[in-house]
Parts: sequence; structure tokens; C-alpha cells
Amino acid sequence: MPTSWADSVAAAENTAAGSHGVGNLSRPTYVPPHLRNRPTSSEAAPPPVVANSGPTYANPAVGGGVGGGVGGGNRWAAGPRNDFRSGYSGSGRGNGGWNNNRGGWDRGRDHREVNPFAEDEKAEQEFVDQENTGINFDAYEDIPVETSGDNVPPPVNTFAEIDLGEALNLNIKRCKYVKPTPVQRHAIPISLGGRDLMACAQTGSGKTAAFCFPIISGIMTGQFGQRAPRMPRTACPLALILSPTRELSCQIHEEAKKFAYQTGVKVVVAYGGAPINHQLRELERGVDILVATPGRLVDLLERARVSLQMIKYLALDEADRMLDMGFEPQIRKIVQQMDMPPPGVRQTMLFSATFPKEIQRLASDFLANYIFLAVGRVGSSTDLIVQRVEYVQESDKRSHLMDLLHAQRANGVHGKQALTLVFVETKKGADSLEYWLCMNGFPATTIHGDRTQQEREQALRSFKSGNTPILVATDVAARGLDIPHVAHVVNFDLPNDIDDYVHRIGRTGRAGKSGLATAFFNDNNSSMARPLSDLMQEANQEVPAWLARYAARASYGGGKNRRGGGRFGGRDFRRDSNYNRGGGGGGGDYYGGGNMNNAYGGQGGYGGGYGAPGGYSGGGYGQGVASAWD
Ligand SMILES: Nc1ncnc2c1ncn2[C@@H]1O[C@H](COP(=O)(O)OP(=O)(O)OP(=O)(O)O)[C@@H](O)[C@H]1O
Repeated sequence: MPTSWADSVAAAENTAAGSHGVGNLSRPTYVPPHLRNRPTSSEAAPPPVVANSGPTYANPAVGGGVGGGVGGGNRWAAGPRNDFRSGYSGSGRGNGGWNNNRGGWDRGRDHREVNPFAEDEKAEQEFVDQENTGINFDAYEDIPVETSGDNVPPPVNTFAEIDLGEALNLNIKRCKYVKPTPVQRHAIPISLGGRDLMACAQTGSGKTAAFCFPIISGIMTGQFGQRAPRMPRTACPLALILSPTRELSCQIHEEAKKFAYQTGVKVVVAYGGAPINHQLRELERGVDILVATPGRLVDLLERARVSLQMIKYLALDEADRMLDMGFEPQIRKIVQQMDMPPPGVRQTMLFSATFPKEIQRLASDFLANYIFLAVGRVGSSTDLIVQRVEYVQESDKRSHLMDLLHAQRANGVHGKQALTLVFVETKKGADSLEYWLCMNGFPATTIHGDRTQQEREQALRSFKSGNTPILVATDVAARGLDIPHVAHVVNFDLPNDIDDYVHRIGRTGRAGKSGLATAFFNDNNSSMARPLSDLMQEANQEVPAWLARYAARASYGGGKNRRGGGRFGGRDFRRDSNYNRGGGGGGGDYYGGGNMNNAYGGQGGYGGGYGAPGGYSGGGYGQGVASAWD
């Protein structure tokens, strides 16, 4: 039975006083998060709540970082070099700690929770003059929303309407979130209602908070009634958030730590390429929410250092990517073949900006009686991104890029260039373009799978701070990364899959801001002509006449990357007429109809789907793509 946050705090006080025995620290018993962090008479009061930075808190970038001496930025002498002043601000390597010092698994009694908001203001200040537009969430107000499933909980209009708890509400304020984005309006009540969810919403529209808030709130209030098993070196998180790349996992961890600040909910990250010992130590200190990449998690499970038997919440970010051919076996192993509770016992949330129907079908194995939510058109980009396509021969790409960068440099403020993210096909291509840019006086760095994790993180930091304003990347940076001031995404090499294009251009135009995306197109990309032209039309972009001609030719030839052929999950696959004829693997009893409306719940005239239902073409989910990922 759901209880309010206030009720559970009162109950917690009674329980804490009664059964746990405040001073009983010798035997590590599990203390639920909602009972932690509460000062007792014998303990000093917790540090005062300080919004943003303050001298009281340790700065994670300063304490014991590994950043110094790691040459992760541009490596070529001719270009300006990175500076290393930022140190390592990534997760877990600072000298931070946790102020849960009353039992549980926590053996580190001296650890205090680092203020995760401290770095934000500093970073924001550096860019304050460069900002082109303010946050414009009004741009999302009349966005079409489609939900389907049984008894869909109604959306909310404000955070105040939801009982997320005082501490979480305070953190929402610290994040300067004034009102929920459309995906948050719909997804949060659904998840708080205990329902499984498959949610599709445009890039940069706030999906991270949409799955983090209900998890944190649920853990704060949860009376899960089950004790952690006695396995001294095995961490038993209550929630698992999986994402496809190390950098994205780090980012989710940083975000989740802000949302969970002073709530008593502990968030830990585990990802490959970084020393496992540090992650093991963090896990030993206790974990409520584990954010992880699949490879490192499998390692931890096989070493029996993590058990999933207490999992109440499972969230897959970039869920379609997590379930495509590259990751599916690992995800099945984690979710179905270890000790995680089954669907219906745990609560499962899948989020992405793209959801091909075949992947939806696969994903339904992981869900029970779920609600499908589409905010905006599935697989579309936001209208806030101005998309341009230019015909550029391979041999002319570099000089063309230089023209774009020169134009941008002219628009820079105080000698600082706007951030530009350049996507290329291969790791070699990334290194070679970085070298060429640096030689020509454009400070650039790279991120791709052949660089060490330290180099990758340093490159990202240097780019984010504006010290190296050009980042040349493979698809490893295509999804999820939230870099606030990316003004321009250049598809130097177009991807082979339109979904990848959607994610790549989504690195700009985030959180209601505008952005620019330029793609270089030539004969090698003819299979992309049709989907690109369709996508641009749907986003109200100007489609060049030459591209329309290419697209028309591709239609004749029946190019495989076509939107009309069902490549895109335009809506819930359960609504396809052939789903109930056996193909859907479960009959019609868990689809209870759907409704479409705008973000405020009013009826809208959104036409929905992308053409006739059809099979998944396989598109670009081939082996070549997987190499760029963790
Ligand atoms: N309610 C809100 N008000 C203001 N800003 C918000 C709100 N919710 C999220 N944001 C900000 O919007 C930005 C984008 O959010 P987020 O990274 O969660 O997007 P996303 O939908 O997951 O994108 P992607 O599909 O690329 O992964 C972040 O900087 C986040 O802090």
C-alpha cells in the first residue's frame, strides 16, 4: 500500500528508535535508505543544506583526482593544448564519501556526501557570455503525446502535484527545474504508480530525470519488507540503471547523485576501462542505485561482488541500443539468467528517443503489463535543431569543414569558439581528422574506442569546458551525452542508420535550446537519402531539391533504410494489426487501448504512425556499429 513520504519518515523514526538500536554498529545490519542520514542525539548534526557551492564541502575535482598527467586532449603540437586544471571530476574517484554512518554496509564512517552541485555554477559561469538562447520549454508544450496500455495514470503539470518528498523537491530546485518536461509529466506518475513503462521521447527532453525521480522517491519511501542477504562482500542494490557507454553511465551517475543529494539514497557507478578496485570499494560502502555498463556489471556479477536479488527497479537508458544485436545477449544474461526478480516483481522502465518495432517486440519480454508512452514522434528529432544537408565529395570534406569552422569562429564570443561536435565513421578517421584540424590551428580532441578511458574522459572534459572546442567522435558519443553548449553537430561521415543520425544531432538543441546540425552527403550515402529527407520534412526542415531527387530514386529502388517500411516504431507495436494474430508473443490481453493527446492531456489531432506495420529491416544494426561501443 503506498504511503506518503511524511508517513514513512514518521514510521522510520519509530522503527529506528525501536528495532535497530541506534548505537549498534558492531554488527552490520541493513538499514533502509529512508532510515539513514537521520542524526541521533549522540551524533553531530549533518552538514547544513547549502545550495550550490560552498566552502563546507569537499570538491571532488580536487581530492585525489587522477586527471593530472593524463594527456587526453588534442595531442598535436601545432594546436593549443588542453589544460589540466579541471582534474578528475568523474564519478567516484574524488575523495567524496557518504554520510550514512549508521550501520548498513557502510564501513567508512568518515565519509561525507560531496555537494554535487558545486561544479555546476563554475562551469555555467565560463559559458555565460556564449549562450545563444535561454531554456525554452514552451517549445515542447503542444507536443503530441501518445500512451497505450491499461489504466494509464493521468499526467501532472507541476512537480508540486507529485509527492516526491521534501529532499528530492529541494534538489529539483537546486537543479533549477521549474516545471516538468512533457516526458516527465507523463512518465513520473506512471512509474510512481508502480507500472512498467516503455517510453520514447525526443533527445534532450529530460528522460534521465523521468526515470531517476521515481526510483529515488520509491527507495526513500519504500517499505520493501525484505532484508538484504548476509553476504558481506556482495552489494545488493535496490535499483539498476544500465546504459550503453561508460561516459553515459558516468553522466547518469552525476545526475542521479544531484537528485539523491541528502535523501539517504546512495548511487554508485561501475563501468569498464576504469580500475575495478575503486568501484569495489564504493560498492562495499553500500549502494541503493547502481548505474552500470553491461560488461563491467557482468564481471561484478561473476565475481559475486554484486547480487541483483534485491532489485526493485530496473531502468534501461537508450533501451533500443541495449537490446539490439550488440548488447542483447549481455542484457539477457543480466536480467534473465542471474538472480534478478522477474517482471511483475521488479518494476522495469525502458527509455530512448528511438524504438524500432522489432526492438519493442524484444523489449516486451522484460516488461509486465506495461504502458507505452511516446512524446513527439518516435524516432524523430526535435524541431529546435536546424538541419542542413550539403552535397560534399569525400575529397572536399576537410576544406568544407574548415569553412564551417571559420564561419563559426567569426561568431565566437571573447575569442572563444562555440562547441562543435564532428562525427566520423571510424576511429582512425577520428584521429586523422583531429591531427589535421590541430595542424590547421583548430583546437580539437577525439573520443573513440581506441583511446584509454582516461583519455576519453579528459577529452570530454576539455571539450565541455570549452578549452578544446572541437570534438571529433565516433558513435561512442552519439547517444545520451548532455553537453550543454554544443552549438553545432557536423555529420562529417553520415551514419548508415537514421536512428543513429537522430541521436547524433540530438547532442545539440537540448533542454529547449536551439542548435544546428550539418550533414555532408554524397553518393556513398544514397541509402540515407529517403529516411533523411523524410525525417527533415517531419521536423519542418527545408529539404534541398537535390536530396528530394535522391530520395525519389531510392524509393524506386526500395532502399532498406526506409521509414515507410516499418523501420521506425511510430507507436506501440502492440497496436499493429498483426500483433494479436500471434506475432506479438502474448496475445492481446495486455494492451488495453490507447489515447493520444497533447502534453497537457487535451485531445490532439496527431496522426501517429509511420506507414504500414512491417518487419524490422535490420537497418544499420550491423556489426560495424557495435565496434564503437562498450
Ligand atoms: N524539468 C526540467 N527543467 C529544466 N531542465 C531540465 C528538466 N529536465 C531535464 N532538464 C535538463 O535537460 C537536459 C537534457 O536532459 P536529459 O539528458 O535527461 O535528456 P534525454 O531526454 O535523456 O536526452 P537523450 O535522448 O539525448 O539521452 C539536461 O541538461 C537536464 O538537466
